Amino acid sequence: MTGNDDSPIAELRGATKRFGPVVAARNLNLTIRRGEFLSFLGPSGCGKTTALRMLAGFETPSEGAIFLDGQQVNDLPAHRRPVNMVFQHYALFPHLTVAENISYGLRQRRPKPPKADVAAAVERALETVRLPGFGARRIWEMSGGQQQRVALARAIVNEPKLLLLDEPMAALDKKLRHDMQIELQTLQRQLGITFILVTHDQEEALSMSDRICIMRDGQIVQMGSPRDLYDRPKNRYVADFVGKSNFFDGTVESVAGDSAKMTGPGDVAFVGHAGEGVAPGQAAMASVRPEQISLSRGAGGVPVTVVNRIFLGEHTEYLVRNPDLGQFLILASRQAEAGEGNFEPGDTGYATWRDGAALILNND
Ligand SMILES: Nc1ncnc2c1ncn2[C@@H]1O[C@H](COP(=O)(O)OP(=O)(O)OP(=O)(O)O)[C@@H](O)[C@H]1O
Repeated sequence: MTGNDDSPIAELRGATKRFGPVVAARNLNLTIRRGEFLSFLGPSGCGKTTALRMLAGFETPSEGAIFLDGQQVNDLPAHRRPVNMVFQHYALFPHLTVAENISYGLRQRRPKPPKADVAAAVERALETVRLPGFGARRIWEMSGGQQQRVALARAIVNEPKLLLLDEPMAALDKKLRHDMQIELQTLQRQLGITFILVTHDQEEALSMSDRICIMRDGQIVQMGSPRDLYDRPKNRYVADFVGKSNFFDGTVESVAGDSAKMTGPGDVAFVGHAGEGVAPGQAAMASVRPEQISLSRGAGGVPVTVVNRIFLGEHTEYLVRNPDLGQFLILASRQAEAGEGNFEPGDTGYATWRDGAALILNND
């Protein structure tokens, strides 16, 4: 395999996958950069796993092409691709030791590599996943998190150029999941391998990825850095999927450059960046992030009644209600609360946001 540092490590070109009448992936076009951490994010059934399996070689595209390191690999079987995949259920062999599991792939190679080389590679992989000296253990003697790391060690031992991770943390409890997320990210930087993660957990995608590919019904909706997607979602679907937001129905009054003004219920005005396809006179949706809204006692803004309050440590989340706008969320920092004092359920106040804080989006 060849390829310099600027050339993409992998590409999907017009890749479509049909299973009978089902189109699991539709005309996917995507370039994956060398050394990046990319996530496929979307709800169940949107085609994330299918995209990953086409890269791995477990599925052949019905149309289009897959390139790895500049080579068209549509017909190259999975075991001959410079790719490894870690599954949700780690698929370890329970009757083998940790070392036997990790070295399995290496021992299948022909000509067989020398035993000492295999043992050294296994120990290096175990050190990388912070399980040094665990080689002789049986799989059932390992905790869920340790098994997950063995699966990772098995995937990195043959130094793939591309590591594909299919919801590898789904079976772990929340705390362990969080620890593993940090470990995975550190590992990725340390190894310099390109990682592609499939997840339906937006927090996981936001915290770990350099870029996120948002999918829906087998198609790519938007691709960008976590910040791009959070600040500039192209439609409601993306705004809803990435981070929390409040949505208000309305009609677009005017569009000037990339900014739009929308009038919502009760004639409340929303001004901000216009998403794709927003035009004057159209029905639209304003998205305002909870942290963009302030809650105060002084007059001015939208009058609200506090419905519920959730203490989140550094922040407090208020669910408030306005007769026209309905219920929406406000996230108040500790600092803001120090100024205004705590609001209790039943208290009244005013919600304000600055011009530009809203995103005016089409209803897709
Ligand atoms: N082997 C198959 N045969 C028939 N249909 C399939 C097959 N694999 C996937 N599909 C269908 O293709 C669509 C996309 O599936 P895919 O597994 O890629 O989604 P996903 O986004 O990974 O979902 P999940 O998060 O639930 O794993 C679904 O409608 C699924 O039922």
